Amino acid sequence: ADKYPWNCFMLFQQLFHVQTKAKYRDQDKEYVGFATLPNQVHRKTVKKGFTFTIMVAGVSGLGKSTLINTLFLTDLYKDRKVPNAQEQINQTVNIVKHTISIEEKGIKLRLTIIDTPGFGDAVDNTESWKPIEDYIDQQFEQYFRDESGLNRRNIQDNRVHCCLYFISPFGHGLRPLDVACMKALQEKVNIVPVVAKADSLTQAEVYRKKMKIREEIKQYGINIYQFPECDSDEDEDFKNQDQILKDSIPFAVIGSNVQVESEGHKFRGRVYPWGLVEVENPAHSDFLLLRNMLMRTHMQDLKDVTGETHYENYRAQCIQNMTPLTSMLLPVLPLFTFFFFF
Ligand SMILES: Nc1nc2c(ncn2[C@@H]2O[C@H](COP(=O)(O)OP(=O)(O)OP(=O)(O)O)[C@@H](O)[C@H]2O)c(=O)[nH]1
Repeated sequence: ADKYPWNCFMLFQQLFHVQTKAKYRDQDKEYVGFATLPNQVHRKTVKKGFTFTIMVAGVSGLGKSTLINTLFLTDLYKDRKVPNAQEQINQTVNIVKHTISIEEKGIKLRLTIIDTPGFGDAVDNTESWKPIEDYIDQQFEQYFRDESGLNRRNIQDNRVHCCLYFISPFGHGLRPLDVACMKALQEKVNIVPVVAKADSLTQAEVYRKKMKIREEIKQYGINIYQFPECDSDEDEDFKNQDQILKDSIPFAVIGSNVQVESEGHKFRGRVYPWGLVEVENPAHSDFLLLRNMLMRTHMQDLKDVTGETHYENYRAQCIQNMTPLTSMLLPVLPLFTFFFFF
């Protein structure tokens, strides 16, 4: 009698097993099995890990390093040496690269940040953006060489996927240097304009500044990163969020490396004699919108546009500039490299 419930359980288990087996046999007949492809792709890409490169550009002192620290919650710039006034007079654009590996819920991301301290500091700023342009081109060149090389399996993607372009909150819209720099970079990188130090502007001023900058971007024909159109079958909430994102360009941002405590609540903020500014408060700045856009919603699109538009343009230009003989040899270039070494 003691064994009775146990036997019942075994019987039930066997019955269940036979039924499940039959179910899967039937399913196997119906499906070829490629429906599991997304899972296979997912597993493979997760194993490989992801890479993303962001560049910050703009006039010195607009809070680029501070914002990057605030965005990625790490102090990347602890060892930075701030140049004195004399050094600043002769300063040219100095590109600094930082790479950090972040892991979140088992997903690995190799994040590279390219800082351009001192941009626009010199007395003569003619073509002061040239080193930035050259840097982006060098990454394309490296990728192009790796693609045409023998070992194409482990190419490291160092191409710049996004450039946060910092605009001063103090001027009347875009400065000529901003226009020239953005025009020089527009065909090479996804430009995302941001109004820096938005805490120095009132709400109405932020609104007016955004409108003015948007008008000027149109007027000067600057190609900034365009958010993809929403699919028509997306729900209303998603569409509203997407519209808010599009209307927020240029993002008005505030950065801070300081943790502030108020009424038992800790947050990243700035303390002023007249009050507190909360970086992550949507009423104070567009910081959260920008972070979500970069990290949650548009990272893959930024990478796709880089690969499919900017890099393809560069590649097409390279092939056009080659002599007919070199371009004919391009597909067999890996073989030549092989015979050269062995
Ligand atoms: N009011 C205000 N000040 C800020 C903000 N972000 C940074 N700052 C301050 O601005 C100063 C310059 O900040 P950085 O982050 O060094 O500026 P940067 O653009 O990286 O400067 P360079 O490296 O010289 O190009 C620092 O004193 C920051 O504390 C902000 O959002 N609002």
